[in-house]
Order: sequence, then structure tokens, then C-alpha cells
Amino acid sequence: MPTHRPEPRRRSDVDFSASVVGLASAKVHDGSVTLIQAIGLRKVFRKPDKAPGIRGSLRHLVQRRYSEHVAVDSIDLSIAEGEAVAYVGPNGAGKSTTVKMLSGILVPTAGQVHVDGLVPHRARVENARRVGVVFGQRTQLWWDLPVRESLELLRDMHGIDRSRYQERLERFDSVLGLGDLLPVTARKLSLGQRMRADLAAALLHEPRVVYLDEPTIGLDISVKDRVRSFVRQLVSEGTTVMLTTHDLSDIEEICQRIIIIDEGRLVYDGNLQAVKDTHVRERTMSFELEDSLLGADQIAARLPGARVHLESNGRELAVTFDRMTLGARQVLSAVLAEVEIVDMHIDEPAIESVVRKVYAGQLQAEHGGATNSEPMR
Ligand SMILES: Nc1ncnc2c1ncn2[C@@H]1O[C@H](COP(=O)(O)OP(=O)(O)OP(=O)(O)O)[C@@H](O)[C@H]1O
Repeated sequence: MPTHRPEPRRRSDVDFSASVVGLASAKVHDGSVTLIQAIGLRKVFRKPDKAPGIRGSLRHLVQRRYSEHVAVDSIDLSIAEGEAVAYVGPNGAGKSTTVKMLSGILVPTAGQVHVDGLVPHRARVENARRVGVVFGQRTQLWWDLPVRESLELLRDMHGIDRSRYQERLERFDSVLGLGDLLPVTARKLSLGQRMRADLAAALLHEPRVVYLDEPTIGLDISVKDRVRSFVRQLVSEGTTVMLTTHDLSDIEEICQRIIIIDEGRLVYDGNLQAVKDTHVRERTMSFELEDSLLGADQIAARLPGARVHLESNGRELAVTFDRMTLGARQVLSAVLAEVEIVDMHIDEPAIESVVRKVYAGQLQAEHGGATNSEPMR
């Protein structure tokens, strides 16, 4: 059994054997290896159709009826080794179902899925050695055991040798402050402590791929920061991270790529900055003025289409403009033509606005209802 992470695969190491992968899941692009690949991934749940109440339950016993619910609908994914990808969407969009199929917990209804050359649900044990999963709302620690014993059990399960195990514990202690938690039973841990211990448990065996499902849910800011910087470190070391979260700051701090799904379908797959640039066209430039102004009409007249707001103190000015019709340079010149400035800054568009637009269906509408994605890598 491997005791620590194998070297990253190089082109020549890639296993294209049809018997293992069924399709070229380890395709190479940009000199890197595709670690996660799904083609036409679909999951349909069968739900019992029964009327409420005892009568409905009895009728269902006699005459069983079911309806089908498509939770994940023909999703194509291609994630390279070492990428950090945010997988987001509204409640019930199909995020967890996708992650469960990628981690082998659920069997897809249709489509193909390969993770590190394996079909996850067919090679569960081998897959478990290569992936780590953290579900923020559920623990994988043994509830009544001290954290140390849970980790010992996982050490045995993964066949990690003692010296490597010790190194891992020291690392988790330095970045996650794990040491104090080792003697405590999982049931006595606070949510933040539990999350830190869960991260250690999921990452003990140095998985190549880590699925994080709401890893910062319910945590206070300082623990969130700790978790995020730990995940960033993992990514910088080459671990592939797929992050499912409703916390958009997690995304901004960890991921460069964002995949958005809605009602089981992929609606966007691309670079985080690009989606902001394309879909959040409004920018705001804020200025601190040398002298107070009585009004901003002259500045507004120089900037057609922009919204100009002057604070009541006359010293703070904000110009909100569409970056497709006006440039920051034009805005700056218009302001400088009327007044001296002491300081200025440009507000970056928040990812919140992008995702809100997607949820509201605007992003799809802007693209004629088509999936907006960068070429699959
Ligand atoms: N085991 C199941 N049986 C039946 N339906 C299910 C099952 N698991 C999920 N679903 C349904 O599939 C859809 C997608 O659920 P999923 O948990 O993947 O969404 P999600 O995007 O992770 O949502 P959330 O953000 O709320 O966790 C939902 O409508 C859900 O009710």
C-alpha cells in the first residue's frame, strides 16, 4: 500500500489502458494530466409518489408509484491535476450528487466518469486511497473515539507507515492546530474543531484529489481563514481540489476556475476572473478629493451613462460605469479635469453578483440559453 503521495504523473506515465480507464481519462492538456473526467454524467433518482398521511402510505403499499427526478443531467467535466475548481449552484442543483458519483458513493444512471484513471464506483477501495472527501455537515470521525484513535484507525486502513504518519500529524498541528484536539472525542468537538480534525482525517493519506463539500460552513472567521489557507497550501503542492460551497469568499480565495450548475445542468465553466469580467460589467471608481465640491454635475456631464455620486461632505466621489462603454482612464481624466484627488481605488466586481445573475437565469439568457463554457480542457 502506498504510504505517501506518488510523484505527479508525467506524460509518459499516463495509463491509457482501455481495461482500466475505458476511455482516455488521463488525457494530457497544457502539459498537465486530466485527473477528473466525466462525460454525459447523469443521475436519476426514483422517488415514491405517495399522497400525504396514513391513507397515502397505505395506498402506496398496495399500488406503488414512482416518479423520476433528474438530479444531474448530462454533465461533462474535465479537471486537470493540481487545479482548484469551485463547483457551485443553488440548493438542490445537483452538486453533492455529482461529488458522490465522483467519489464512488453513488453509481451514475448514465455517462462515464473517471478519476485518476479509475471508475470510482467500480474501484471503490483503490479510489478511496487516492481521494479525500470532506462533507462539512457530516463527520467521518468515529463519534465516541478520541480524534487520535480515529486517525490511528485511518492510518491502519491506508497502510501509512509510522514515521510518515508522525510527520503528517506534525504538519496538521502546525497548520490546523490539531495537537490540542487529539485527546478529545469527536462528539465533544466544536464545529470548527471538528472541521479541522475532519480535514486531517480526509488528508492523512495524501490523496491526489480532494472533494470539499461546504468545508467552512458554520465556522467563525479565524477558523475559516485557517481552513482556506490550508487548502491553498494543498493546491500549491499539486493536490486537485473540487470545492462545493455556498460561501463565495471560499471560491475567491481558493479557486481560479468556477463551474456553475443549475437544475442538474452545467451553465458555466470557466475562469473566475473571466466570468467576472464578462458578466459583471459595472465597475465603481472611488475618489478622495483634495478640496470639497459643491456638486458633481460637471463631472457627470463628461461621463455619459455613468452614475456619479458625491458624498454630503463633498470630499468623496464615486463613479459607477459600464466598463464596456467607458474606460477607467476616461473616468480618471473626467474627474481630474474638475478636481484634484488625494486617493482613488477601483472596486472589483464581487463573485456574488455573477452567481446571483446565473441563479436568476440572466447568464443563460445572455448566451441565448446555451451553456457558456470555455473549451473543455
Ligand atoms: N438519495 C436521493 N433520493 C432522491 N432524491 C435525491 C437524493 N439525493 C438528492 N436528491 C435530489 O436531487 C437533487 C440534487 O440534490 P443535491 O443534494 O445533489 O443538491 P445540492 O446542489 O448539493 O444541494 P445543496 O446545496 O442544498 O446541498 C435535489 O432535488 C435532491 O432532493
